[in-house]
Amino acid sequence: MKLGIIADDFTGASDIALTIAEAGMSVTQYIGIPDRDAVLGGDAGVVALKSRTAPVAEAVADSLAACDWLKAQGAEQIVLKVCSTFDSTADGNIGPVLEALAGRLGVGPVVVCPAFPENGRSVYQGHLFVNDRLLSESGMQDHPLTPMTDPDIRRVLATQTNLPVGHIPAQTVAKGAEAIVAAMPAGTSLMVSDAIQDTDLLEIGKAANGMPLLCGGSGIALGLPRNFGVTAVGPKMQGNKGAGVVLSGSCSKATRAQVARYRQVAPSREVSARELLEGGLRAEDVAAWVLGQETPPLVFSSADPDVVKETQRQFGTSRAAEAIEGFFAELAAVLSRQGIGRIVVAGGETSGAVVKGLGVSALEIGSRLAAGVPMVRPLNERLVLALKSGNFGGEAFFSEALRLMEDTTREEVA
Ligand SMILES: Nc1ncnc2c1ncn2[C@@H]1O[C@H](COP(=O)(O)OP(=O)(O)OP(=O)(O)O)[C@@H](O)[C@H]1O
Ligand SMILES: O=C(O)[C@@H](O)C(=O)CO
Repeated sequence: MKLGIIADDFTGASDIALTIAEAGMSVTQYIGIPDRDAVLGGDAGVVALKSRTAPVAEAVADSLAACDWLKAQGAEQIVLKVCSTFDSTADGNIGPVLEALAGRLGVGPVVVCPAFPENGRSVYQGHLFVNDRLLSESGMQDHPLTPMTDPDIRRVLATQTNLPVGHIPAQTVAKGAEAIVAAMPAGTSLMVSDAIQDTDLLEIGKAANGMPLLCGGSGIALGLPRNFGVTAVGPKMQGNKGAGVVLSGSCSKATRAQVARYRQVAPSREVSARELLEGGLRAEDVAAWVLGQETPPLVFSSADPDVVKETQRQFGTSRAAEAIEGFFAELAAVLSRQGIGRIVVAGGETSGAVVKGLGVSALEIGSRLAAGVPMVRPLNERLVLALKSGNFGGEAFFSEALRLMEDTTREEVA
C-alpha cells in the first residue's frame, strides 16, 4: 500500500476512493479496520470510519487505530478525509484527530483543504464556499447533526485544537507547488490552503509529495497518485440487473430535491422517527412492499429543516437519528437476504448504517455515477451500491444512478 486514507464517514470514503481510482491507483474501501483475512492489497486503502459525529476521544482512538493499521500495510502517506463542507459537531473532532495523527506520525505542517471544485466547494481567504454561497448560508447551517455556522475554516479549526493554525492564500497557490512548499512554516501546524479550481489542488498535491499527513475533502487526493508514478486507467465494474431501491435518510437540500423529483416517477414510502419510536414499523413489511414494486421504489425519512427540528425537540437528536438509521440498516439487511440487486443510499450516516446492516467488510470501487459517487460492490457479492453524500448529485440522481448500476456491459473509462 502506498496511500492510506482515514475517512470520517462512509460516503466520504467512497468519494475519495473514486478520486484515487480515477487517477489510476487500485483502491479498496474497508468498513472499519479489516480483519486480516479481508485485506486485499492494492495501491491505496481507505478505512471508512463513522467518526464524524463521534465524541472526541472515540474519534481520536479510532483514527489512530486506522492510521496504525494503514502504516502497518506500508502506507507512506496518510490523508484524513473529512467532508468538503467541513462537517463537525459543536465539540469538533477534526482538530483533535489531526493533532493526534500529527503526534503519532511526527510531522511538521499539515495542509488542510476541503475544496472540491467539481461539486462547487472552494476555499478562498480561508473561507469555505458552496457554489456562490458562504458555507454558513449554503443550507449547511441547518444540518441535523453538524450545523455549520462559521465559514472561516481557520477559525473553526482554531476552536478545536491548540496547534497553530495558518493559511496558504490563493496568490501563493497560484504560483505553484514550489511556492506552496516555501510557504510552510517549520514545526507542526495546520495550514488551511485556499483552492478554487482543480489545478490548485493538483499543485497542492505536488507540494505534498513526501508529506506524511494531509487533511481535506476528496479534492486533496487529486494530485497524490502522480507522486507515486501512477497514471490514470480508471475503474471497471459490472452492474446488476436485479431489483433496486433508494434509501434516503439525508435531509440535505440536494437530497430533498432528488427525493421530490424521484417521487414523481416511482412509488415512495416515507418513514418518520415518530412511527418508528411509537408505532413499531417493521422492516420486513417495508421490504415486502419494496420487492412488490415494478419501478425501484424510494423509502425516505428526508424532511425539511423545520420538521427535523420538531422531531429532534420531541424525541431527542440522537434518539431520532438512531431510530431512523437502525431502521434503514435492518431494511437493507432484509432486502439483501431477499436478493435485492441495487441499493442507492443517500446520506453519510445513513450509508454507514446500511453498510453495517449488510455486514459488509470491504467495498470494491467501480465507475462514476456522479461527481464524488462511485458504484461500489461489497466484497464477494453481486449486489451493487451507491453511497451518495447528502449534497452530491443532480436532481435526477436516483434514476440516473439506478440506470447506470443496471448496466452489466459497460466498460468504464475514467
Ligand atoms: N426526519 C428526520 N428527523 C430527524 N432526523 C432525521 C430525519 N431523517 C433523517 N434524520 C437523521 O439525520 C441524519 C442525516 O445524516 P446523513 O449523514 O445520513 O445525511 P447528510 O448529512 O445529508 O449526508 P452527508 O453526511 O453525506 O452530507 C441521520 O442521522 C438521520 O438518521
Ligand atoms: O466531501 C464530501 O462532501 C463528501 O465526500 C462527504 O464526506 C459527505 O458525507
